[in-house]
Amino acid sequence: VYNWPDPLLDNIDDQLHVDRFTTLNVLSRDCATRDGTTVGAQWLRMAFHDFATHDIYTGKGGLDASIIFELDRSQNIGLGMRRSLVDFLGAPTEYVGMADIIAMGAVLSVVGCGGPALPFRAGRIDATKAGPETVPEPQQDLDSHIAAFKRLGFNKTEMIGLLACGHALGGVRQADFPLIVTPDLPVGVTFQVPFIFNNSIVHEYLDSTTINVLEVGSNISTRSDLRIFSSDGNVTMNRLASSDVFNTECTNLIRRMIDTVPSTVTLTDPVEIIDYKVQATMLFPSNGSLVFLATMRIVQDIFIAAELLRPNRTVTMFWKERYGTFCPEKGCSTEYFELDFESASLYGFFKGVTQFDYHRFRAEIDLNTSISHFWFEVDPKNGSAPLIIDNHGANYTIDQDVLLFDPRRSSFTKGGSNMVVAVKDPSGHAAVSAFTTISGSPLIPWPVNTSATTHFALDPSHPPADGYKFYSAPISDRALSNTLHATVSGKAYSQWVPLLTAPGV
Ligand code: HEM
Repeated sequence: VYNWPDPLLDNIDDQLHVDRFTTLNVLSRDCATRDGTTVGAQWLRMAFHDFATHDIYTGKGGLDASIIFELDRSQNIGLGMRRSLVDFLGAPTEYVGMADIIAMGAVLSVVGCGGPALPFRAGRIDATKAGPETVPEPQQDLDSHIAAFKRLGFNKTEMIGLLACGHALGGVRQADFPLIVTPDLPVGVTFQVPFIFNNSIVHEYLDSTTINVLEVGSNISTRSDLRIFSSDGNVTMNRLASSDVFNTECTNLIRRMIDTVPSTVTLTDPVEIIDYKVQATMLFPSNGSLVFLATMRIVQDIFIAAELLRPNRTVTMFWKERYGTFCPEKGCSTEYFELDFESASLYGFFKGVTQFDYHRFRAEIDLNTSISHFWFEVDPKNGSAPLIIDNHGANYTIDQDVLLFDPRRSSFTKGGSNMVVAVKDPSGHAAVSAFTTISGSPLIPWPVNTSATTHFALDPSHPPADGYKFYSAPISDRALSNTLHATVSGKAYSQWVPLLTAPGV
C-alpha cells in the first residue's frame, strides 16, 4: 500500500500513468519508428542486454543499469543502446534509479506497440560498475545458448518463448552486423513483418515465410533464432501460435526478465495507480503568514472535463495547528482554487483510468500556530457519504517547519536557479546544503546521472522576515531534484524538493 510521502512510488506512479509526465510515454506511443526500427524495439533490447549479466548461481547482476558501463563491448553494439539511454536520461531521480527506468522502458515498449500491459515493480538498484560479458550472441551454438539462459534462470522452453517475445519487435541492422545482414539483403531486416508487438514472428516461422536473418540469413552460423525456435521440435512455437497464449506467456516471461535483479535487491509489489494522491506540497513564509500549497489528484475513468461530470462535487482540504490553538475543533479548511486535468497514459488506460483531476489548494496558515498535518474531504454531493482522505488514517503529516524551500524568493533563469531556503533559526548560523541529482555528467561520455552537494549562505538581499532567515545558492539547470539539509541548534532537518514551482506559487 502506498503511504505518503513515498518518493519512489510517487514518481513511478506518475511516470507510468500520467501521459505527459514523462517523454517516455510520448516516445513509445503508437510503436513510433526510428533509425529503421521502432523506439520500443530499441528499449526492449536494452532491457534484455542489461538483464543478461545475471547469474542465478551467484545472485549477481540482472536489471541493474550496468549496461551503462558495458556499451563499448561488441555484444552491445548498436545505435539503439545509446539512443535509449539518451531517452531515459531525464527520468531517474534521487529515489528512482536508471535500472527502474530501463525496466519501465520494456513495459512501455510492449504496451506502446500494441502488446499487453505488463505489471511493473519498482526498487531496482543501479550498479556502479560493469557486469560480466555474458550477452548471448548469434554465432554461438545452441548448447551455449541453453547454458546462457539457464544461468539467467530460464529453461529451454522459456528461452524459446522469451526470444519469440523479444524478437516480435525490431530487427538486425546492417551497420551493426554486416556479417549477418549480408550485402544481398535489405539494409535493415526486421524479425517479423508488422511493426507491432504480436505473434507474427511465430506464424512466419511456422509457415516458412519469415525474412528474419537470424533464421534464414545466408550466414548459417548466425541463424541463432532458427536453432533456438526449432530446438524442441516446434512444441513451444506451436503453442505460441495462439495469440492469447503468446500474450500471456510474453507477459510472464518479460516480467520475469525485468524482475531479475541482484539477490540483494527487493522489489516493490506491482505498482498500481494511486486513487487519491497528494502532490506538489510546499510550505513557505510569505507576507506575515505561512503559505501551504497542495494538490489532490483524483483518478477518473471517464474522459470528460471534470466540471461537466461532477458539477456538485466538493473537495476540501483541512489542517490542524502545530503549536497551540487557532483552528476550529474540526480543523481549519479551504476549498481548492483551481481544477485541471491530465490524460492518463496508454498504460493507465489499460488499468481503467482515463484522466486525473488535479485540485489545487493554497492555504494561508497562521504563522504562530503553523501546521502539523492535513487531510481532505471529498463530497460527491450525490447522496453518498463524504469520503475522508487521510493517508489511510495516518494523516498527511508535515514533519517540520524549520527548513523550508521558498519558491517565491527563489528565482529561475535559463542557466539554472538561485534557490532560496527559509530557516527558522534564531542564531543565523545554520549549516544549510542541498544534495542535488543532476542529469548527465560532464566527466563520463555516457548518459548517467550524477549528484552534487551545494552549500548555502545567508542571503543579504532577503532580510529576515516572519521568524525566518533566508539562505541561497545557485543550482544547476540540469538539477532533477534536490534534498535540503540543515543543522539548526544541533538538530538535523531535511526536506525533499522534487519541484521548483507548483500551482499557486
Ligand atoms: C540467443 C539470444 C539472442 C540473440 C543471439 C539475439 C541477437 C540479436 C541481434 C543480433 C540483434 C540485432 C541488433 C542490431 O542490429 O543492432 C537483436 C535485436 C533485438 N533483440 Fe535480440 N537476441 C537474443 C535474444 C533476445 C531477447 C531474449 C530479447 C528480449 C526479450 C531480445 C530483444 C531484441 C530486440 C527488441 C531487438 C531489436 C532491436 C532494434 O530493432 O533496434 N533479443 N537481437
